[in-house]
Amino acid sequence: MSIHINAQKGDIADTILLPGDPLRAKYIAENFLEDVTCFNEVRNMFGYTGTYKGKRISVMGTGMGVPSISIYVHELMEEYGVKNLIRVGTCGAIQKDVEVRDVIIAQSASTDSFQNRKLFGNFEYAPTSDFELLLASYNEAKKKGLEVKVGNVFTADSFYDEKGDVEMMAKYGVLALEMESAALFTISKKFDARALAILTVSDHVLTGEATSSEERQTTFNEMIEVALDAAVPFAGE
Ligand SMILES: O=P(O)(O)O[C@H]1O[C@H](CO)[C@@H](O)[C@H]1O
Ligand SMILES: O=c1cc[nH]c(=O)[nH]1
Repeated sequence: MSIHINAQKGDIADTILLPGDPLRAKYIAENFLEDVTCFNEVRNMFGYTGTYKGKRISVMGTGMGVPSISIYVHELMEEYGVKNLIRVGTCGAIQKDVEVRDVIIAQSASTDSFQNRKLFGNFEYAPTSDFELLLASYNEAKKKGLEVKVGNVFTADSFYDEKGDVEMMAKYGVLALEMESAALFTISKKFDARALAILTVSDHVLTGEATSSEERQTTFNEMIEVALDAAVPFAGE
């Protein structure tokens, strides 16, 4: 049992999918996993373990933002020995050629998070995803005929950004905005674990276009299948 997760050691698989929204974790458990048990209800941050194609896989919400995901992934790795962590989230596109409903695989995550500044001081650390998980998910997407974009995303501390640095980030090739991946990548390296983020574009920051909740669900399902099929070879390693 850890401070924020009410599970026993062994209740959580070594491989986990991490949506921001705990109800999305419930949706994934109910629609994609078999033989499911719920391992966490503390703060309604639901976590489940089940099987997918015969492999034991968990799914748990992380909440929104760097402080929230940092608490959960730290405890998942330190207390429960989780080794493969795949964030499955939504993001806002900031490039003209990235469209609503596109799926993005995050190779790296720039950030304005003070957490990383505090850690690295004057050095600019580059939070990077695990190459083998990235390659596996890219290949799974291709196999399913799904076009994905791979690149740098921006993990913002603010959802409502009054300063508006979006144009500068877009100029330097950042694909989209979200709020957790930089922390996931940074903390996972410390624990020698693999981490990746696969993101569905839910809205376009430049044009204001947004998906309906029904559309989000369909695209989201494709992203989940990519994440689960990419995770299978790593699960129970
Ligand atoms: O859909 P999730 O995974 O929560 O991700 C995105 O959505 C939230 C903001 O609405 C932030 O958590 C952001 O990273
Ligand atoms: O963090 C997020 C998620 C979706 N769209 C945004 O603009 N930001």
